[in-house]
Amino acid sequence: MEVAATKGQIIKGKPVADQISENLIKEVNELVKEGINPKLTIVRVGARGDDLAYERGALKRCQSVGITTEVLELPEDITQEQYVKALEKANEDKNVHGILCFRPLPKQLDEEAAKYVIAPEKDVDCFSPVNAAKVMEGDKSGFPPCTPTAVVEILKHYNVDLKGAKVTVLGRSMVVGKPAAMLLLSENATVTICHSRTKNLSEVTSEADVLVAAVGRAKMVKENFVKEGAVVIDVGINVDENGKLCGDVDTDAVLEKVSMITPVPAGVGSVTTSILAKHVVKACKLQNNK
Ligand SMILES: NC(=O)C1=CN([C@@H]2O[C@H](COP(=O)(O)OP(=O)(O)OC[C@H]3O[C@@H](n4cnc5c(N)ncnc54)[C@H](OP(=O)(O)O)[C@@H]3O)[C@@H](O)[C@H]2O)C=CC1
Ligand SMILES: Nc1nc(=O)c2c([nH]1)NC[C@@H]1CN(c3ccc(C(=O)N[C@@H](CCC(=O)O)C(=O)O)cc3)C=[N+]21
Repeated sequence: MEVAATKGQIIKGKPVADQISENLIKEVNELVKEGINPKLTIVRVGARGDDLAYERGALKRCQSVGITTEVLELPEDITQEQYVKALEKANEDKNVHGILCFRPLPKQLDEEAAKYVIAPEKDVDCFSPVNAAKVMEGDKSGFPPCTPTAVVEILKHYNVDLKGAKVTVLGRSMVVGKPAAMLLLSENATVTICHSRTKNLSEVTSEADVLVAAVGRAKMVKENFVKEGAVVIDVGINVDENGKLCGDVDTDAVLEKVSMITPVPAGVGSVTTSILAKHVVKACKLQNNK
């Protein structure tokens, strides 16, 4: 008798994001009553597709919970000196509580130098080495990056047991891959990190109980990259040939093999923006001794 193929469950970000937003609305209301208006400044250089997607999502989310926003749109060919000046101005502005710098930066800018400029107490997405060090140390007092935090929140929300699980992170950037591995390690997962030099990539990833894909290559993760029954978190935000958003995972190709998978859009991205809003409120409270 032929057994009908069961499809994996598409696990959306919305229920996770909604829960976070619900609490934030109350917290923001309390602050506004006291005359404090939490504010986020976004620093964008040029107009990358994934940055614009984040910006749209972040502005919508902040608006929905009552956080004020401002976008500094800087030209693609901006100099290091001008970029640093823009950051310093946001650092000094008492009305700004959180600063988000989109990354990666264009080539002429020195990210390694710029990361020392952002004020750690306003650094809501872990650009500053001060916050990055706290992630390494498992110190919860700083601001871990929003997307890796979102990945862990989604896994917890859908009751994925991370303790001792084989978790593989595909990608090692400081925005997603490396800190995601650290946060997952804090959850007692057994973590493997893959990158562009990993040998026999699909063999390594197909051993994972949980696969987190953050490579920035549209639909790169195919059926042979995943283990039967694996949980897949698709972090990628890519713009395909038709101008539509798509992830790093070829969802149609893996759906019958996996147990759960996040969609793109409406997956990790929507939770990322709610963590960002949470961090802005946390920064605002700390700066007002609340
Ligand atoms: N949903 C969300 O909330 C967010 C989504 N994103 C998206 O996630 C994706 C990744 O972002 P980000 O980490 O900033 O990207 P980066 O380009 O900074 O890093 C990509 C990583 O993937 C690795 N990689 C690239 N190509 C391959 C390959 N063919 N095989 C194996 N590894 C490879 C790179 O390896 P190496 O280090 O060796 O070069 C690198 O570590 C993007 O699509 C981005 O838009 C990012 C942030 C938030
Ligand atoms: N320092 C830094 N940190 C980042 O986390 C970072 C970055 N730079 N640069 C760009 C990428 C991309 N990224 C997205 C986050 C949320 C959505 C998001 O909210 N997406 C909605 C759709 C939004 C829309 O299209 O309107 C969704 O997936 O449902 C998208 C993209 C974060 N990134």
